[in-house]
Amino acid sequence: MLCFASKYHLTVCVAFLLIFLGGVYFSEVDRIRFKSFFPENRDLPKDLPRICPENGDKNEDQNSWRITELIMEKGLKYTKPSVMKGRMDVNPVTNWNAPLVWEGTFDPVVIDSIYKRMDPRIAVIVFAVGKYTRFLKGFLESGEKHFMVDFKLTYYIFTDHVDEVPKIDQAMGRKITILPVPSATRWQDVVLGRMKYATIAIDQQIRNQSDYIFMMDIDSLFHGRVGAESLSRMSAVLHRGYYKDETRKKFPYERRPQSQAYIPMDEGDYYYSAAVWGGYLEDMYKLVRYCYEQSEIDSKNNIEAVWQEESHLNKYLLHNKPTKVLSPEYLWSDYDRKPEDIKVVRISQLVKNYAEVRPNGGH
Ligand SMILES: CC(=O)N[C@H]1[C@@H](OP(=O)(O)OP(=O)(O)OC[C@H]2O[C@@H](n3ccc(=O)[nH]c3=O)[C@H](O)[C@@H]2O)O[C@H](CO)[C@H](O)[C@@H]1O
Ligand SMILES: [Mn+2]
Repeated sequence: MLCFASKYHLTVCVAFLLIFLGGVYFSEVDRIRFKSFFPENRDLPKDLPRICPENGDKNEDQNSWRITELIMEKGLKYTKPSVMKGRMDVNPVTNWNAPLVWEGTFDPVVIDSIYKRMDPRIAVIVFAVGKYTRFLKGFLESGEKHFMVDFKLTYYIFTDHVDEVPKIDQAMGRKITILPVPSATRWQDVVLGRMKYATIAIDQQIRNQSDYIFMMDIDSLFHGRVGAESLSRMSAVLHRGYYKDETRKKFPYERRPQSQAYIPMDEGDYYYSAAVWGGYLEDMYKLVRYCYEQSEIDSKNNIEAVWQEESHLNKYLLHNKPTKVLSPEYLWSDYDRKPEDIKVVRISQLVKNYAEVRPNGGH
């Protein structure tokens, strides 16, 4: 992301950001109060920024967060891994040979040792628009207990109710940045708007501050460890509702050819959830922007994909395979009983009254 980083560019960017972010600063919270941050009709830049090549023109230190060499600290003590034993009840690998992450497929001691050396800066993008601000406290407080503990992490909270963002205790290196967005009259506009506003914010700000991005729903709680095992160039979570399906028949992909998100009945690997996804900043930027642009094309053609950005995300990941697939442990739901193969619920979607919490009701 620092492809273009000459000292001049960096100085200009830093100066611009300092002026821009100069609102009111509370001890542990950046509160950005410029209502003009997201002018309604702001155009997106015409060209995608160049994706940094693995060994681009940056020096080693700037690339240190990337997953290249898996170096573990010397003398670390941990349980010996077995070739013969492991999870036998679930498949821990995809057919493109990417890890499929379940409890029991990684050792937190080993994986933390490897990734903490890289010291990545992690951004979490969440939206809390309208009545969804009620979910912030639980999400943030449980996140501080379980999510990327001991890593540098910034929650970027996009909200129309800046004053309803709670103050919470955070460890060193972790903070909250608030970005104002307009209110909405349709929940569909919020879920799709996430793609537009995240694209703009990555361009304007987050690109200079983070190495990884997670996009997440706010109506969830962390119940167990979500750590370095979830990091990769592009990580996507299996939707809890369809992971056991042996055929593609029931996958709720967009099935209308008129939509950009269309997937024919005989194509597809898995059905991924849009409530948790993450990866390298530039890869995430490309995908978030893709979802936004595809939904704009749909809108011009008077169609909205059946599951909004989730449909576009699934279309993209069919042709651009994720480098890690996370089991439904990474997004379960309080609506559903925990089956035998889900050994740990790491994040769970809360039960909510859709009709009450959404501006235009809902399912
Ligand atoms: C678990 C899961 O698969 N979740 C997906 C699912 O529905 P969900 O039922 O989980 O959608 P939802 O109501 O949680 O909306 C998604 C997210 O948008 C934000 N929000 C939404 C409405 C609103 O008025 N204010 C607000 O802030 C908030 O962060 C929320 O968590 O389908 C949505 C698209 O249809 C998204 O793809 C969700 O990621
Ligand atoms: Mn949700």
